[in-house]
Amino acid sequence: MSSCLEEKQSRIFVTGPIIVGAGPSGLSVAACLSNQGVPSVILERTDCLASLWQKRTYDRLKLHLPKHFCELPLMKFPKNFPRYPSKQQFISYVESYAARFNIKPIFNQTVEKAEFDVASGLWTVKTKDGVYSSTWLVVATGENAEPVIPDIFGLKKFTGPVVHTSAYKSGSEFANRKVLVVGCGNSGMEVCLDLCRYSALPHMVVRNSVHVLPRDFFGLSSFGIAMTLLKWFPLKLVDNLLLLLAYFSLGNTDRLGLRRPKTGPIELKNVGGKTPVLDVGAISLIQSGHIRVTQAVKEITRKGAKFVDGQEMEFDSIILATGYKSNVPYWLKDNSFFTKEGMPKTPFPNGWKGENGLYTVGFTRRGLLGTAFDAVKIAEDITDQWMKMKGPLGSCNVCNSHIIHFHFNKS
Ligand SMILES: Cc1cc2nc3c(=O)[nH]c(=O)nc-3n(C[C@H](O)[C@H](O)[C@H](O)COP(=O)(O)OP(=O)(O)OC[C@H]3O[C@@H](n4cnc5c(N)ncnc54)[C@H](O)[C@@H]3O)c2cc1C
Ligand SMILES: NC(=O)C1=CN([C@@H]2O[C@H](COP(=O)(O)OP(=O)(O)OC[C@H]3O[C@@H](n4cnc5c(N)ncnc54)[C@H](OP(=O)(O)O)[C@@H]3O)[C@@H](O)[C@H]2O)C=CC1
Ligand SMILES: O=C(O)C(=O)Cc1c[nH]c2ccccc12
Repeated sequence: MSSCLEEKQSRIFVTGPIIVGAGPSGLSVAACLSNQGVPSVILERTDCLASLWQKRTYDRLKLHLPKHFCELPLMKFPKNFPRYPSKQQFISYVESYAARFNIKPIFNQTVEKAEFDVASGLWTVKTKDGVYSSTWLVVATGENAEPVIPDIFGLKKFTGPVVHTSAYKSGSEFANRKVLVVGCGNSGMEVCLDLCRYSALPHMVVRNSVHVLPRDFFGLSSFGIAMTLLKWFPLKLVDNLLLLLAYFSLGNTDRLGLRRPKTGPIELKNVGGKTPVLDVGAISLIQSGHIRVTQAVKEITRKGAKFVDGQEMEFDSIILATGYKSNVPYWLKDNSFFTKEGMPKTPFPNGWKGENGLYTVGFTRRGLLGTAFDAVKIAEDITDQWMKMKGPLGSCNVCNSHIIHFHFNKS
């Protein structure tokens, strides 16, 4: 006989917005709302804040934009942090951020389904433990919610280990191993660099064109230089200046097998979302032959890979540095605001607001800078509605009466 508790399904009415995801984006919205006295509830699938950073990134990761471009709204990084904080420093910043704004997500709550109910005008959000309802739903599950595992012919036949970069911590297990790294974005490049530090032999697959820029140029960050120039000059000119700067710093990267796209680096990031590689040392290891660049893979074999140029090589392991995707289509039902890939259809800077109280934060393809932009807009918009609904007494700074539980027996 099942217990009384098991038969009960919890229905929870949230007077403020429901935010899905306790990464930097979800926390930023909650902080901006809290600052205006508006309560919110965050539902997070894992057991920690910023789970991408805590559980799915490698040990040597550092921010690759200077810290002031990665700040969340309302709180600066500590002064003693370096220009490029380490992953651990970023996590400690996020934890202090949540503590400062008294944000306490509900953990281990994967949102399985969310839909808008026209009759009640409410969003219903289902997790394994209950059904939450609210006037507002903020999607903050991120552009990097799930790893992309490509369907490469023969991959299942490979007898050695195959890992995605989201599960890679360090090269310590790969010493003297021949490793095929599929993908040449920032993850592919940095994993190859890390593998070299542990005396492994990385071969990096480059199937397409890629922009590589030096992270720094004469003590200034390339990204910072680009942002400053963009205040005065058109995008195409700034992109050309960046390419000139890359040529001075890294030489002709085409010769290394890294062909450049026809569109410039910032334009390509803005229109297609493809992030340029910000080099932190991989290029010099390619130049010295420590990292080998290969053509596209035709097929994976039991012991290695065949390439499109006809070469065949043996490998001990394969690392898939093939990127990430959104998971919104799996759980947000009947929604025309998102593409089938789970990205807002409306481009930046207007993709933060949908219909019927739907919001998205962190889907701008502009990193944490985009997150901060969205979060401020969303909080302003919801606060306006909150004030109108509640009147001048609506705001309460210490408000924990914003969740109303109902229990009913499953019929
Ligand atoms: C390796 C790496 C390095 C990066 N470095 C930088 C950088 O230096 N600078 C920069 O600006 N950007 C960087 N980025 C971009 C990155 O997207 C942001 O740093 C940031 O993590 C985005 O925050 P987010 O909250 O939007 O998404 P995430 O950090 O991915 O957080 C989303 C949260 O939602 C939760 N979630 C997902 N699905 C569900 C569900 N169904 N139910 C409940 N919870 C769910 C996840 O568990 C996660 O905690 C990097 C990305 C990667 C992968
Ligand atoms: N230090 C930092 O701050 C770091 C930041 N990041 C960020 O994290 C995000 C994700 O980066 P990343 O993980 O590198 O993902 P990306 O999406 O940037 O890159 C994925 C790479 O995998 C390649 N690829 C995908 N499928 C295949 C396939 N079937 N065969 C061969 N190649 C394939 C892509 O090639 P193609 O272009 O041809 O599709 C591309 O080179 C980015 O925004 C990045 O900037 C990542 C690491 C470090
Ligand atoms: O690291 C990332 O994923 C980012 O999205 C940060 C970022 C935002 N805009 C850029 C332009 C060039 C290089 C990195 C970024």
